[in-house]
Amino acid sequence: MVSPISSSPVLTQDELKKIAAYKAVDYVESGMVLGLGTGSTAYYAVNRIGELLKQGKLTNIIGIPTSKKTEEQAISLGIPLSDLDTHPVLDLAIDGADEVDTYLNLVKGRGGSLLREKMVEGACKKFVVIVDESKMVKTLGGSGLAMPVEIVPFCWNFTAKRLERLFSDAAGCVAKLRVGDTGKPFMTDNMNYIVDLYFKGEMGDLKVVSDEILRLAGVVEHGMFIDMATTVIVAGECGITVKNK
Ligand SMILES: O=C[C@H](O)[C@H](O)[C@H](O)COP(=O)(O)O
Repeated sequence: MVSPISSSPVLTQDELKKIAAYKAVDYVESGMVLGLGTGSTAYYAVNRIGELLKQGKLTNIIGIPTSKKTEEQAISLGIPLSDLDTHPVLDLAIDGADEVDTYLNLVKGRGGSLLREKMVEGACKKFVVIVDESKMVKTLGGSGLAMPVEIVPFCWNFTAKRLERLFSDAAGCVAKLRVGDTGKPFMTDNMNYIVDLYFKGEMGDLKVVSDEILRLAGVVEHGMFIDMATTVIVAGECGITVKNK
């Protein structure tokens, strides 16, 4: 069901992200252990949680950040933090996504944080994903944009070529090493590299593709989040849509 947002004519993508994020924070209750996502959409949710804590409308929250950047943001907002060693089961995580398909499978990691996100969000009882409508796709990888894979730096080119070869019979893909602002390889929080896969066609069975990628030595994790989201909140020009698994 679509709930109307407002009568204002055109909302920016950032405004839509904020609307989805605020809606997701309605799911947060005092006393929860929360997974704090990463990216420009999750940023709004983390800010809102900090604001509600400050106002005393939320109490006893413990946050588990999914990146160093989110950790810094949470510390600046005074959100108490912990980790998966101390809190192996989380009540709820809120995070953005780069793509969401019709079955609520996701592509994540275009901002570089997929490994910690997958660890934290895989340990949550509920995982609420927040997106603006531009992220909705029919099939993952179908947007022609990157599907990130975190790999170890050792002989990265060898691993990138093996990733390309995995798809040479079916979809076909080009693997590109992600480069940071300095012109050097982008480094994840875990001191790994990212190879972005650009598919020429549909990936096929996501679980099969996932297993094949993870079987390659040198691969740490990929950005497909299959069967993980329990709720997706989509903010669009016509309103908010909440999709539940
Ligand atoms: O690595 C980044 C994360 O997976 C983000 O959650 C994802 O890229 C979506 O980011 P944004 O909300 O900025 O579009």
